[in-house]
Amino acid sequence: SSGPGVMDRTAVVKVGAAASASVCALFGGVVLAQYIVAKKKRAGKKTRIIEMMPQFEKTTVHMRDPERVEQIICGLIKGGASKLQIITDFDMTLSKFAVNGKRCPTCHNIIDNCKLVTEECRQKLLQLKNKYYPIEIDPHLTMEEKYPFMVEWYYNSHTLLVEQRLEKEKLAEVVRESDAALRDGYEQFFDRLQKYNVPVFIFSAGLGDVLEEIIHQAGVYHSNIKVVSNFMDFDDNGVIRGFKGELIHVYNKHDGALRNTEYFKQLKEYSNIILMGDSLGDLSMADGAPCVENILRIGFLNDKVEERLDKYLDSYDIVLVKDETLEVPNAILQRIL
Ligand SMILES: Nc1ccn([C@@H]2O[C@H](COP(=O)(O)O)[C@@H](O)[C@H]2O)c(=O)n1
Ligand SMILES: [Mg+2]
Repeated sequence: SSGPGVMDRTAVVKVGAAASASVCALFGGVVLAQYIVAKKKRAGKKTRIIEMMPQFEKTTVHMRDPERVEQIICGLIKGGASKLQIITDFDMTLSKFAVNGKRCPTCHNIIDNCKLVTEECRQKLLQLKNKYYPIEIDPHLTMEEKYPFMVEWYYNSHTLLVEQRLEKEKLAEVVRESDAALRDGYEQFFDRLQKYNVPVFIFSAGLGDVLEEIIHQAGVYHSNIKVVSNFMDFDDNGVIRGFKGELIHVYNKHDGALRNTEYFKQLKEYSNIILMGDSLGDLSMADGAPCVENILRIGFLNDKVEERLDKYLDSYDIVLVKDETLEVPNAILQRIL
């Protein structure tokens, strides 16, 4: 009786061993498969463009959908220099928002605070800023709701500037004596774009004469740049008598873009766009471009960050929070050009 019993036990052991071997093999197979998939994934990731740019690891960089950003950047790289154009805002996008916690001036603020303006006028301009700037950045108001307030702000402040009888020939000195500052990395940014003949459209609701003087004094006003902004109109004696053309304010850049369709038409082959701004109003700066293959929107979020981040993430592909540099745009340009 011991024979068959032993046989049975042996058989059971054998079957058990075989079963556990196949479970082990199956388990091992699954683990191996998982390992291969994970490795492939990691290997795939390593070749991802974004991960090859250490600038994207900065805590200032935010993206709702990194995969989408990846795809857009791939499209921009594929198109290269011959398809690329830049459309950018100026104040608080190319220029700095703050240095060591101290606010930097907008083009308007450079005039507001200069010696050409009387103390009484300075106070009035400051009162206007204190009333309207909070409206400009209010996260609870729509752009349509803000629009009439912006018109009011610009109308009142420009009227005051005209009353001050500003002189054209004094503007260079005023800019030289100001705290105007372009974002770190601006030389690399402008010089690379010039080197590869990439058209740059600076679209600003600031003061064109001041803006041009800033980039001229910084040595980066190259021939590939076109500035569209509010330019002062001077009389024969070089004294301001008004402003040229239609007013551009923070929330009517759509109209300004369409007014410049001739410019964009000439550049219709340049169907890859990098758009940079600091306001939700800047998102319409490319509305005049007839053919858009790829557009990468980079937004600088400088103020009221917690309240506005969500909306900025919905609207801009990359949001740079309190980042006073052009490191991320420069890293992307380095890949494309
Ligand atoms: N009287 C004003 C009117 C506007 N501003 C600021 O100018 C900026 C607009 O210029 P962009 O280059 O950014 O289009 C915007 O930030 C306004 O706050 C001002 O300072 N004074
Ligand atoms: Mg701006």
